[in-house]
Amino acid sequence: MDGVIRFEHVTKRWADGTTAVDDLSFEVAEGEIVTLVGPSGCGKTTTMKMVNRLEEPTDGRIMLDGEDIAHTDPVALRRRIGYVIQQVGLFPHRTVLDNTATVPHLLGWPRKKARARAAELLELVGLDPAVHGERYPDQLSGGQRQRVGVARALAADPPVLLMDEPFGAVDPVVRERLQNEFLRLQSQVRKTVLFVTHDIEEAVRLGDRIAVYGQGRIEQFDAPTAVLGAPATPYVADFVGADRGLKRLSVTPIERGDLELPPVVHLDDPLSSAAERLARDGAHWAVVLDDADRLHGWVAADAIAHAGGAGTVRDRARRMDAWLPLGAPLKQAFSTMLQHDAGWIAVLDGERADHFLGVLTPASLHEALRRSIGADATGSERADVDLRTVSKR
Ligand SMILES: Nc1ncnc2c1ncn2[C@@H]1O[C@H](COP(=O)(O)OP(=O)(O)OP(=O)(O)O)[C@@H](O)[C@H]1O
Repeated sequence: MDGVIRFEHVTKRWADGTTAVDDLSFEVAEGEIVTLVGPSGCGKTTTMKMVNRLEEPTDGRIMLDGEDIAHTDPVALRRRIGYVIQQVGLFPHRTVLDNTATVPHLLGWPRKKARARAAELLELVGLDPAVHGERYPDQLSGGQRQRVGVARALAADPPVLLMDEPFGAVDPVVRERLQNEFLRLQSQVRKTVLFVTHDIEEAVRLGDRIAVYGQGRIEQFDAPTAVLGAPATPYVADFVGADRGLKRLSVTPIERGDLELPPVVHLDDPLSSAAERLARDGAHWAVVLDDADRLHGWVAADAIAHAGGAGTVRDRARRMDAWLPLGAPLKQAFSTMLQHDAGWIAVLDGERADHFLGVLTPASLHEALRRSIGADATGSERADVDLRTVSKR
């Protein structure tokens, strides 16, 4: 349980009597990203600073790997915890490589080893040590400086990362890129991460679970799909926004059970057998694969009927080779359908990109969204619209 953080009834009151954090209890599991999200001044940063003992709780305790951190040496504690903040805090007169090697230096690593580690980390965050390593911080873009901040926090390989609005100071495009890079990085390094943001989009994108803060309290602590799909209180519903259904599209992955299985025919099949195949299923169209079982496109029942039984599927098939891997977000499926003006999108095995698994249609997409919040289990009503798959000609 390397890096498990547990808050047990933690309260923080300031000298003036105001309460920043009130009776907070939650846990961050090993290798998990928990995002703390809420409006300005609700106590997110204070929560985070208590983990590396920049602030001390007034009441309650915080456990790291089962040990009460109040009884640990703060300096030793901070070695186990990487810290990334918005004002990256790089030393302006040190090169990027030396900045990245700060903690290994402090830990007394030999210079060569510290620099080698720093170079490795710069590479990991997408900077070329040969190009950027000898530059000074003001010779980097804002996004590049944030990457150095992340690299520096990871230098001593701490099991825990605290990140306080680390991507807050860059423009939306760079921000999205940094978020993607961070997720890719996390899939490699698997840190236990507490991540503060006031941006709900960022919170749902990055968090395995999200803590939505009201004033000093957690209003809801749950997976992004649950927070968006079933907000626990009117406050949370208001905070996540009226477009939470749309936001949910980006955090719900396509699962095998979501897929529809239209008839499948091959390019070299005679049209007569394709017609039989469609008639058997009462289907209006079929997916067409080539002889190596790769996606080619589709063929419509009436196009086959027009051919009068002669020829092969190849003569009547239409190209539609856009596809998505299993596990891609529903939003991508929806957006691809729109982009191709199509009523369906093929889903292929992510591991073996040529293996056809099934299709998503607007109707199955809707079902997938309902599945993601267990809507059937909670018995919530559905608006029963019959969304027929549209085959464009
Ligand atoms: N050292 C301090 N002394 C007194 N009050 C403080 C101190 N630090 C923070 N506060 C107050 O505690 C409350 C919580 O602050 P905190 O920084 O945790 O909020 P936050 O949710 O991180 O906000 P933001 O998103 O604006 O950073 C605020 O009302 C703040 O003014």
